[in-house]
Parts: sequence; structure tokens; C-alpha cells
Amino acid sequence: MSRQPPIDQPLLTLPEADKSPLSIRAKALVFIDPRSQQLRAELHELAPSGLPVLIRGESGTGKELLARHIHRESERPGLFVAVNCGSLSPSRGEAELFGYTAGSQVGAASSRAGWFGSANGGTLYLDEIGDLPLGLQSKLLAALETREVTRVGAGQALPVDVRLVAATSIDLAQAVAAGKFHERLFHYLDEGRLVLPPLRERIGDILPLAEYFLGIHAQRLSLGLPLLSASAQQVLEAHSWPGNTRELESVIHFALLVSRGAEILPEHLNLPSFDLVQLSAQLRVLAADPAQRAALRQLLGELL
Ligand SMILES: Nc1ncnc2c1ncn2[C@@H]1O[C@H](COP(=O)(O)OP(=O)(O)OP(=O)(O)O)[C@@H](O)[C@H]1O
Repeated sequence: MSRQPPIDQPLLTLPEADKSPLSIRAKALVFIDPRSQQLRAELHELAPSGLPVLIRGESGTGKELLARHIHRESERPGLFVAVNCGSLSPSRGEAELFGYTAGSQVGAASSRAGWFGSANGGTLYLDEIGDLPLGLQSKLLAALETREVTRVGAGQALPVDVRLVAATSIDLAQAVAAGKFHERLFHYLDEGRLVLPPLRERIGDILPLAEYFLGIHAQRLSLGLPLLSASAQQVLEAHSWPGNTRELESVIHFALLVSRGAEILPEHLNLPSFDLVQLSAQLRVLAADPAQRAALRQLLGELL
């Protein structure tokens, strides 16, 4: 039985947490690992600069949460508006993004500011920007460069002041090379660059995040705060977390429900358990083959 030391510094907490959507349940950014601390320093520097930002990272690593913190630290007075580019309608994407005037759309009785206009004075967060159709990419770049937006059906452009934070889980430079992403938009976005490493490369974040999620879910479910057993901690640290922080949160949520507030043991985690005896047996088999032995020696050299 052991408990993590209290987390003193690394929490950044969003104000008005109650108003945030449920999808962002964690309001605090738990950043303990040295790589995360470095990222946090970059965030502090970039947030007030007003530069566009491109966040790269696998799904579930916390890109949207990071974007919300950029907006908060920028102190821009307008709203934070989050849009997943994959969810824009293929036929009405332009109207959804840039707005429309009355009568310009089937059934549009009144005009509407799109997502872009709604973020006026604030931050527009475009998730999976690689999914934005090429035609809309050019229009987005034009709106950002001219600081004007033209609603569908309107004759006149309106001034807008939008800070763009975009996120991608694919390599946009490759998408540019393949002709699938607008090169100038890529360079525009790439001015402010943040890379959110996968959770398996931020091992120092795993246990603090687990403790953090235990705390918030235990409170929500009115359960006592359970201890995380040493063996459960080992299993958490050994897992490769393909679903990143989102996966960790659901594993902890599940563990809390099945343990009913008692100490969390490996069997509550529903993860492949880390068995050192089994692993050594497998390594011995591998090491019997000279070619595999060389690769194994190199891997161990890198890890230890
Ligand atoms: N450093 C962190 N501290 C606390 N909670 C976190 C952290 N990183 C991620 N989370 C939580 O993990 C979940 C996933 O985060 P988020 O939605 O920001 O990821 P994402 O990278 O934008 O995912 P996707 O690419 O699938 O949209 C959220 O509930 C978020 O609050």
C-alpha cells in the first residue's frame, strides 16, 4: 500500500469549471513528467503571444485540454469555441464555419454567425484540422490573414479577431507533401508548435493522473478515496496506453466502481498484468537466438 506524494505545483486549473462541457471532465492539467513540465513552460510562453498554434499528439493525449489552457492564459476576452473538423457537414461546412445570411440556406430564416464568428475576440480550436476539405482550408487561411469573414450569401465581409489553435493526430507535413493539406495554411499554423507526447513517453504523469482521476471520480460518486496498491501502480506504469489519458481515466473510473472505494488492486484495473516472471521466461527464449540477442542487448541498453 502506498500513496503518491501530494501534487504541489503542476496543476493548472480552469476557472468556471462548471460551464465546461462534460467531455472535458478534468479541469486541471496534470503535468509532472519532465517532458510535460517542458511543455507547460512552452505553453506559458506561447499563450499570451497571440500566435496561431498547432498541437500535435495522438488521440486522447489532452490536446483540447491544452488548447483550453492556452485560451485561459492568453486572457483573450472572447469565447473558446471547439470544433471537430471531421464533424463539419460536407455540403454545409462553409456555412457552419463562416456563417450564413437569411435566405442563403434552405430553411434559413435568419442569419447566423458560424463557428469562426462565434470565436470573435476569443480562440477557435479546430480539432483534426487535417480533415478540413481543401476548399475550406483556403477560405480559412484567407479569413485568418485578412481578419475578415464573409458569411455564405453575404455581399460584404465582416471584421473578426480570432486566434486559431489547431490540433492534429496525423503528420500534416506529409499531408502537404501528398497534396492533401494547404501548404501555406500549414506554415501559418506551424508558427506556434506544441507536441504532446503519448502517455507511454510521459511515464512520470501516469500515477499523478491516476491519483487525480481517482480523486475526482471518488468525490463525484461520494466514495472514500481508495489507495492505489503498489502492484496496481506497477501495472499502470507498464501499460502502453494506446488510448492515452482518455484510456487511463476510464480504467481508473472502472477500477473505482469495481473496488467500491476499497484499495485498488491489479485485478480491478482490467489491464494485462505485468508479470516479471513470465517476461523473464520470454526474454530467455528470445536471447537464445543470436540475432534476437543483439536486438535485445540494444533495447536494454536504451532502456537502462
Ligand atoms: N494532463 C491532463 N491532466 C488532466 N486531465 C487530462 C490531461 N490530459 C488529458 N486529460 C483528460 O483526458 C481526456 C482526453 O483529453 P482531450 O479530449 O483533451 O484529448 P485529445 O487529445 O483532444 O483527444 P482527441 O484527439 O481524441 O480529441 C479528457 O477528459 C481530458 O480532460
